[in-house]
Amino acid sequence: MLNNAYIPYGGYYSSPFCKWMGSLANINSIELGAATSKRWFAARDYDPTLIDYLYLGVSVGQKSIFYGAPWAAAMMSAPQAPGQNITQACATATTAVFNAALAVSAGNFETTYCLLADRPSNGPHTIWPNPNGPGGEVISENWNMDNIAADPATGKDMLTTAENVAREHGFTREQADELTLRRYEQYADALADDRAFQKRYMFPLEVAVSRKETRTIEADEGVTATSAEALARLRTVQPDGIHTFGAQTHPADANAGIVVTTRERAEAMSSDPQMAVQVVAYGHARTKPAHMPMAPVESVKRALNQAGLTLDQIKTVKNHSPFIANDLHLAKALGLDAHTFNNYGTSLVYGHPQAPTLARLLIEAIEETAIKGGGYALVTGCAAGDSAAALIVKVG
Ligand SMILES: CC(=O)SCCNC(=O)CCNC(=O)[C@H](O)C(C)(C)COP(=O)(O)OP(=O)(O)OC[C@H]1O[C@@H](n2cnc3c(N)ncnc32)[C@H](O)[C@@H]1OP(=O)(O)O
Repeated sequence: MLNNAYIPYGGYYSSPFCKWMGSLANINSIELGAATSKRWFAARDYDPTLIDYLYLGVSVGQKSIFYGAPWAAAMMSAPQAPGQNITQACATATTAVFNAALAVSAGNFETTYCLLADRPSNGPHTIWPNPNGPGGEVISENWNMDNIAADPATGKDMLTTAENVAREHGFTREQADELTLRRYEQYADALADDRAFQKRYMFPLEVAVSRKETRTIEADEGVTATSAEALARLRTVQPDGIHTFGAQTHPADANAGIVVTTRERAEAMSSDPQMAVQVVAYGHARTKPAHMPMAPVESVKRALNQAGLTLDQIKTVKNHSPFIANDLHLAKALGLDAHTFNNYGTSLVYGHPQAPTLARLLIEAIEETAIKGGGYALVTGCAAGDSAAALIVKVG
């Protein structure tokens, strides 16, 4: 039961998302995440020794991940904090916040910290020993591309799961491009007035260029400028599909952090003590094989059921959109107007670093709901294995 788990208002950040193989491509994501969180704690005047427990969300192996959460805590000047790694593909952040909320509600810990830090760039190339292979031939695995290319349970790649959903529901190329363009317009709203919306939560990265020079990254990198004409010109990736490269996400590198604590501690850590953010409910579900973009619907129903809420009571909806079919399906299945959710952009536009993706969407949901004067916010997103997780928070 999630009866006493709160996120301090402002007790979170997301770094800019940087398109993969770019500015963050050569930096260990756990080290960069811990260093960024340490700077952010200092900027917020938070004492890292308050952290009782750290959840490290990371889906792509990094050097020394074996030491994961306690190592990250030590690098953040929180050497007292034990912790655990959470790896649930794109549902890593929702699952980390849920586990933190459970632990705080159960009274195990008072102040937990979810650090989501991932780097699809330069993912590991694993060699698995195979003494029975012909001539001792090894088994090898490229963590990113091999897993995007095939779910070991179904043999299907991720794009195929999206095209399966598009075909089953009769979604067209025109619908795909039209909604993709709308997502870019929504993202433009987050850039308006010198990025006023993003500046509510985005914390810059500092990246060492050399021993003597450090570069500050303030804003997302690698977002492709687009237009209706540019989208219409692109070829679909599969000949009979609806998704071009414009209608799907790109891998990105990033980190994000979210404090989950008691009501009393959240009030003390909040930048607006009137604005409570309560973690209310979580749902995790799976859909039929090779139809991943359909999974969020059942996860949403489970979260609503846990919360005792109906969809019309939700003020803000966010759906991780690796493919535009995800948003087309969520809208159709739940009777939502696809143009009115995912305001201020989504992973389709700003990229997908996996563990931090749903953290950023959750943070943006909290900020959007605060702008609307408070209410319930729902965040969902599909994940590898035809699964999805959803989280509901109450703002204000
Ligand atoms: C649970 C989950 O989340 S599942 C999701 C897992 N992730 C994925 O499946 C990722 C899917 N996407 C991909 O893997 C990547 O798109 C890749 C790796 C296949 C391709 O990446 P890249 O080669 O870097 O593609 P890139 O972003 O450059 O786009 C290809 C082309 O489309 C163009 N393009 C991309 N987006 C747009 C757009 N919105 N408007 C116009 N043109 C665009 C690019 O300009 C580029 O054109 P060019 O070849 O003339 O330079």
